[in-house]
Amino acid sequence: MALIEDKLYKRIKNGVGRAIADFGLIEEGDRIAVAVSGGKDSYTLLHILAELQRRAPIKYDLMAINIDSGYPGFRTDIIVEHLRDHGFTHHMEPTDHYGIIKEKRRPDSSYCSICARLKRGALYGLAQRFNCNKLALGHHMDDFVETLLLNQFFVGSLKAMAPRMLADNGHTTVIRPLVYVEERDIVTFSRQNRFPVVCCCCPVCGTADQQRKRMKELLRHLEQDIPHVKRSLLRALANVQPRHLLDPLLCKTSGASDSTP
Ligand SMILES: Nc1ncnc2c1ncn2[C@@H]1O[C@H](COP(=O)(O)OP(=O)(O)OP(=O)(O)O)[C@@H](O)[C@H]1O
Repeated sequence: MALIEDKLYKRIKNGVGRAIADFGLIEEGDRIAVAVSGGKDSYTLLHILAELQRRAPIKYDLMAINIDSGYPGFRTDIIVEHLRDHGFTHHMEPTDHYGIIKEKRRPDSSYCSICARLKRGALYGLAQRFNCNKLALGHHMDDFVETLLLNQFFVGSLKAMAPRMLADNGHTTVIRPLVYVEERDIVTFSRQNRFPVVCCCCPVCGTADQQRKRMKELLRHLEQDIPHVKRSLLRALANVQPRHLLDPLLCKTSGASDSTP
């Protein structure tokens, strides 16, 4: 079952290739655990990394890893069938995150943030267990830009996500090779290739993260007037002018003296 190799495929593949080159995401001898949730983003990531692997001048290994958080109805069997059909080495990890969240969550704490924290810890653990030095996540351009806006609007901080970052465990390098790929391209690519997308089946699925939905909506509106707004926001993250910011630490190191707009 080969991927449909059209213009869209080439655009996604080139975007991933560019990110790998710009941020040094993949190196000779890497063992990369690709975190596959059963969603469109991580299926796309896995398939594109496998395509690049076939043509790359360097050698690296890939394996798909999945965390089953234990939400009733989560169809790991569908994901496994797809991974098997395409010949991917894989491991599905059953956990009782659902039980832990039910027991430990305080009424005022966010369901998604606890779930994500447990999942992230389990993914790092699995990457180490399978001797993988890198963990690839399926965050794409929209995730980066929305996170940038969320942090500015609701946290008061100028930050997004790192395309490459050493995790707190000191062993695993997290990489995000879809940083230059737009979500709308992934949606179409995933449909074209009939990736068997499964729901995570958590109790708040589809209703959570209203603030992120607002950022998506805002960007959609802005795009009508400024078609390249997302690309421009992403470029801004790679073009920081410390002398024109207000962070006292940056002001000291950049020698800024004039704060007039
Ligand atoms: N249960 C899981 N098992 C393995 N990896 C996961 C799991 N949940 C999330 N991930 C990884 O974390 C990334 C971001 O997760 P998030 O929950 O934001 O999903 P998403 O943006 O809907 O992506 P996807 O379409 O891949 O589900 C995913 O793309 C995937 O790489």
